[in-house]
Amino acid sequence: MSGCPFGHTDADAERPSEAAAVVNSREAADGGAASTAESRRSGVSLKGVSRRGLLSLAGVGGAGAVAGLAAGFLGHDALNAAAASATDTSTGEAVVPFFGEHQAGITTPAQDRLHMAAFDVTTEDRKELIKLLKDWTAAAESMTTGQPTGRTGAVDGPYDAPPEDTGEALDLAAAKLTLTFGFGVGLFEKDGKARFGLEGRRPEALIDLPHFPGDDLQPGRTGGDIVIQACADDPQVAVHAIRNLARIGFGKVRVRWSQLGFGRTSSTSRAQVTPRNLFGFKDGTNNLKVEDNALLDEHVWVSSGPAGEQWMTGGSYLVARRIQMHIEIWDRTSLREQEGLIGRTKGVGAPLSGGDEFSTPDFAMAGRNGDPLIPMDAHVRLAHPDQNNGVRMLRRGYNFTDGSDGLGHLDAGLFFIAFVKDPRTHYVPMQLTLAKSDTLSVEYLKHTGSGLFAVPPGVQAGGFIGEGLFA
Ligand SMILES: C=CC1=C(C)c2cc3[nH]c(cc4nc(cc5[nH]c(cc1n2)c(C)c5CCC(=O)O)C(CCC(=O)O)=C4C)c(C)c3C=C
Ligand SMILES: [Fe+2]
Repeated sequence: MSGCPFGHTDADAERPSEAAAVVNSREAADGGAASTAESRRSGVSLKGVSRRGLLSLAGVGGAGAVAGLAAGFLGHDALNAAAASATDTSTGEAVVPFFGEHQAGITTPAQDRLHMAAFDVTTEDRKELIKLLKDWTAAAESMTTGQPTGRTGAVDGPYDAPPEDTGEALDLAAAKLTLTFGFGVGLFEKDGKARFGLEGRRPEALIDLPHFPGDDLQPGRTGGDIVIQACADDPQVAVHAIRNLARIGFGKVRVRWSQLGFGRTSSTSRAQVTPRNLFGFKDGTNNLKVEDNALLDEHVWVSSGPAGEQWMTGGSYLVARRIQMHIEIWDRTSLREQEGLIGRTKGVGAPLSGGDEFSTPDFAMAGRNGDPLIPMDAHVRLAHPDQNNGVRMLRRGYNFTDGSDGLGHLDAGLFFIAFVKDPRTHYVPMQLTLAKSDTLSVEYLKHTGSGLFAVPPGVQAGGFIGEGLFA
């Protein structure tokens, strides 16, 4: 446990006034998210009416409607009414476009839920890998628009064959699903040998991450040749997406690890309210946001690189760290010490130097006893750009709880995700500093999983994920 080295002599006088601080209203933030999608997964396909659609029609128009449909009497209006009725319009209809200059799921306002999976590629056949990436592209485009995978989906295929979609998202809206793909070192080489004809194509920034002090990485939660990040406002939509991509990859890839997350721990847009992590602190206040175009170019998007790396232009690097938080110890730590460890107030999220949540921290400001109000080992001081050569990162993590650690504690924490232009400059030095000097990291955190992935640029209609790599 930390010995409370901060020496605040009169906490009440020196703490910023929580009452005076500006707190965003949740309604204001949510009100801007207009629903753009039409009814999805209606059960009424273009080719006809599915089994579930028929049941829905019975609900709308009664048995007569079903009989009428069966006799071919129902027009478009009736079909649309049935479709609207069959769709749950209560939540999460919005569709985030899959195609674009950059992959979705990076600057997309962080959704509520995560399912991330890393795969080992088991085939050694380049053509098979390309075919898989094409199949994944088609399925991703379908699912992100709220449609099932495959031509026949979950219930319209041959009765004696397994359905092309697993079906658990049939009645659910698109829920802002995004699918973001990245490539790990293992896709490029294995046991010192290049794979899939990708000699010379591994970007220099796709390093093997070094061991950091305090790392306790589990092999089953670390690495992977391909990662897929599914984010959505509905957990079942995110899980359905990963499950179907894994199903499509059967025989070519196998899941190495997967992680569920809830309660986003970052805001990535100024329209979003700042959420809280499992330590109860607002997380994401000083994050890079979608509105920060120039900063995103400087810190997140890969710009034109050396020959052989052009395929990464417009892409980014995804750092994933599964960080177990010792919440039982934290819960026995005083509020004063908690705030000192972070460097911000717990209620409002204001810097301990004063102001409101978005005030600039004054790291030089001292309290009555002459000590800095934001302690020298506070997390926000050590992670601030001023202490890190000016670098920023786009954080996009999620809370997790995965049952018990077997020793009577919750296995809970923060699944840290960050997108950076170059992990050598924008992640490794900061992680080293935190692992050595950040009392929060040293005493309350343990890194149990890790991954670094090259995230290619966005896909254009007719293209496929990472096609530049195979050109
Ligand atoms: C290597 C990078 C980082 C790791 C790992 C990390 C873990 C981690 N952070 C918190 C809680 C907070 N972090 C906050 C700010 C913050 N953290 C990082 C980087 C890492 N955090 C950065 C770059 C920043 C922003 C610093 C700045 O510019 O001011 C905050 C304050 C609110 C905010 O700005 O987001 C909190 C709270 C936990 C609990 C954690 C691991 C479990
Ligand atoms: Fe942090």
